[in-house]
Amino acid sequence: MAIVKKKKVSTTPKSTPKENGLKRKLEVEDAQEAETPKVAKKTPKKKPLKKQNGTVATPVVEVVATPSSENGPKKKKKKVVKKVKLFEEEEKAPKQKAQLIDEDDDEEEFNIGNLDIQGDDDDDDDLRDDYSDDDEDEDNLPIEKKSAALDKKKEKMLKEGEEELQLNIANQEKFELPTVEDIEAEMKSAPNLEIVRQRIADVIQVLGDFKARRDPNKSRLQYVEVLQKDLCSQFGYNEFLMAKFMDLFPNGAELLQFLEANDNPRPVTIRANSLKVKRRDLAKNLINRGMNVDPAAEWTKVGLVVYDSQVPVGATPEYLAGHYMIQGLNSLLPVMALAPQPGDRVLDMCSAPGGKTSHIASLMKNSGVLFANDANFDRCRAIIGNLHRLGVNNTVVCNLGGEEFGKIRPNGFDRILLDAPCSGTGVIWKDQSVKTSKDSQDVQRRHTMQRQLILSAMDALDANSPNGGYLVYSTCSVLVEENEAVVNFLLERRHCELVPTGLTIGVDGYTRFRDYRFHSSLSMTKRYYPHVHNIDGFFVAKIKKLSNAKMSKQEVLEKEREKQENKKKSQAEEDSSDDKKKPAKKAGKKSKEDSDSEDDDGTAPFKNVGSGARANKKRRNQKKVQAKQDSLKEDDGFNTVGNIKKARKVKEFKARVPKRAAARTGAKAVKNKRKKMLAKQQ
Ligand SMILES: C[S@@+](CC[C@H](N)C(=O)[O-])C[C@H]1O[C@@H](n2cnc3c(N)ncnc32)[C@H](O)[C@@H]1O
Repeated sequence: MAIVKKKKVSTTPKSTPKENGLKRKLEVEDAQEAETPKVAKKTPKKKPLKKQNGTVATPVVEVVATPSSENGPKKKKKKVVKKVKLFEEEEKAPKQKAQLIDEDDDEEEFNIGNLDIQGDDDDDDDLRDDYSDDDEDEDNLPIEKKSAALDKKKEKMLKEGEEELQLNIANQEKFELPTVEDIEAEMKSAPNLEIVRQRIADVIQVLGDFKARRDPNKSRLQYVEVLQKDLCSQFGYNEFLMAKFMDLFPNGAELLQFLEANDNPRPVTIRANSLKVKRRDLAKNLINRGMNVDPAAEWTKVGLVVYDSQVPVGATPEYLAGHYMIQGLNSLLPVMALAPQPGDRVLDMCSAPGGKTSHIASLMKNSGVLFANDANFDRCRAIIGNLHRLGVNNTVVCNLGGEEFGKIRPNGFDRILLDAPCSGTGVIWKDQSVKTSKDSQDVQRRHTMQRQLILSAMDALDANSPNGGYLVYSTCSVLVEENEAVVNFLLERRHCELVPTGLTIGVDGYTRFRDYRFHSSLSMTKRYYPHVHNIDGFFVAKIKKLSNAKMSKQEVLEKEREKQENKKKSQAEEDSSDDKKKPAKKAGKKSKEDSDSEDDDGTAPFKNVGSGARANKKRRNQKKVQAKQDSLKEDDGFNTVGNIKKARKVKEFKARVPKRAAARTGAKAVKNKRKKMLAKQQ
C-alpha cells in the first residue's frame, strides 16, 4: 500500500529567516494606500498582526518559504506561507520547527534552504503504522485513511497523557516536605536549582489541593514557608518582596508567571511624535531603514512595536529628528487617561526624562501651557533635551519638589499628571536590584512621599476649570501601598472623586486587599501586569476635584470615623460569613494558626503569609480575650483560676483606695499637711 506523504510538516530554521530566503511580513496601518515599502514588496500576502484581548502582540513573523532547487518537491514547486512564533527556546534549539500548512495534497518531503521540514519522524511512523494496520479500509480515500489514523493517534495520546497524569499523582503523593531549617542549610551551600524548581512545583500542587495532597503532620504555613524560601532562591528575591508578591498572586501558577515575566524584557516600543510625523509615515520610513515594526496594540494610535532592527533604535535619523520617543507602552496609558486638551494649563509634576511630558504636549498640539517639573536637577536636563528634539514649545521646565505646588500655585491647573516616584516593582526586568533592595521601610517612605505629592497635586488643581479639574495618578509599582492606598488617602482628605480612566485595557484596582478596606470607587482604577498585558507593571487612577475648598478638620475626623465604622462592619460581616462557613465545611480545629485550614478551595494557597494571616490571628486572639473577659464577668464563684483572683484584687484595691486619697500620700499633700499643722500650732 502506498504511504500517503504527510501534508503537515514541521520546519526548523537554523539561521535567521533572511538567510533562509524567508522574509518577515510587515503590516503597517493603511499600508495598502501607501507606497509599498521595499521589504513589504517581497511578501505575497498581508495579514493583520495577531492581538490578544488588546494586549501587546507577541512578535509573530510570517515566513514565506520557497523550496530550494536541490531539495524541493519533485512534482510542483509551491510557495508555502506560515506564521512562526518566535519563542526563545525555539531559537536556542539546534533545529527550529515550524508547522507548515499546505493545502496541496501532492506535497512531499522537501527542504527549504536550512529549514528541515521533513516533519516529526515519530509522527510519520505512527501514521505509517496506523495505515499498514488498516486493511479493511483499502477502498477509503487517502484523506479518510489519514483522518482515521489521526483519530487513532489522538486516542493514543490521550491514553498516554492519562497514564502520565496518574504517574504524576502517584509521585506527588510521595512528595516529602523538607523543614525550613533544611532549606536554609541547603541555601548555605549552592542549592541545586533543578531540585528547588521541582519542589516549587510540588508544593504549589499540594497547596492547590491541600486536603487531598498534604502530609497530615505538616501545616499549610509550613508548606508556604518552604515555598517562599524556594521562590526566593530560585528567582533571587528577598523574603519581604516575595511575601508581597505572594499576597498579590495567591494562585501559584500565576505567581510563577509573574516572576518569570519579571526576568524577561518587554517588547521594544516607540511612540510616533504626532507634532512631527504620522505613525503610518514613520513606520514606512523605519521599514525602509531595515527596522521591523508594527502597530503596537489596538488601543493606541501612536505606539509601534519594534521586532528587530538592523540599526540602533535610539540612533536613527528619524530618532534624532524627533519623529519618535522610545517608550514603554504602559507610559502611554496615564497620558491617555489625562486627555489634555489644546489650550489647557497642565502640570506634569514628576516629569523627567520627559516621555509623558512630550506626549502631553503633542495632544495639546503645542498650545496652552505645560509645566514639566522634576525635583532632580540633572534629570531636568534630560527633559530639556527631549523636548527640544521632539519640537515641543509650549513647556516650562522647572526644578521644584512637587510638594511645593499646592502652596505656590493653588488651584492653578486644569489637569495634572502625577507619575509618582515609586519602588519600581512593575519594572523589575529593567532593574533587577529591586529584587533585593526593597524592604518595608522603603515602601513606607515611598508611601509617605506619594501621599504628600498627591495632596499637593490636588491642591494645585482648579476645581472650577471649565473642562478640567482632573488629576491622573500613576506608578510603575504593583504594590497596593503605593497605589490604591495612596488614592484612598486622598479621597479621605480632599473634596474629590474617582472617575473612569477611559482606558480599555487593564484589570480593576482593589477595593479590599488583605487588611486594607478602600472606597468602593477604587475599582475604577486600573492595574497592569507584565504576565497579563505584556507591558510593564503599572497603575493608573483618574480623580476629579469637586471643590477648591479644603476639608475642615471636623470633616476629616468625620471621614475617619466613617472609615472605622465601615471597617468594623465589613470585619463583622467577614467574621459572620466565616462562622457560617465553618460548620458547613466541618472546619474543626482552626489552629496551628489557620494552618490546617479546611476552607481550602485551592484558590488562595498563600493566605497564611503576611499581614492578612497576622490580622486574622490577631482578630481571633481578640475574640478569645473578649470571651475570657465575658466569662470573668459571668463568674459564678466556682471559677477559681489565678488570674480571676488577680483581676478582683486590682478592682478591690482601686475601690478601697480612691485616687484623691492616694494623692494625699504624695509629697505635695504631705507638704500641705505640714503647712496646715504649723499654721494650727501658731
Ligand atoms: C517615575 S519617574 C517619572 C517618569 C516620567 N514621568 C516620564 O514618563 O518620563 C519619577 C520622577 O520623580 C522625580 N521625583 C522624585 N521625587 C520628587 C519630588 N518630591 N517632586 C518632584 N519630582 C520628584 C524623580 O526625579 C523622577 O524623575
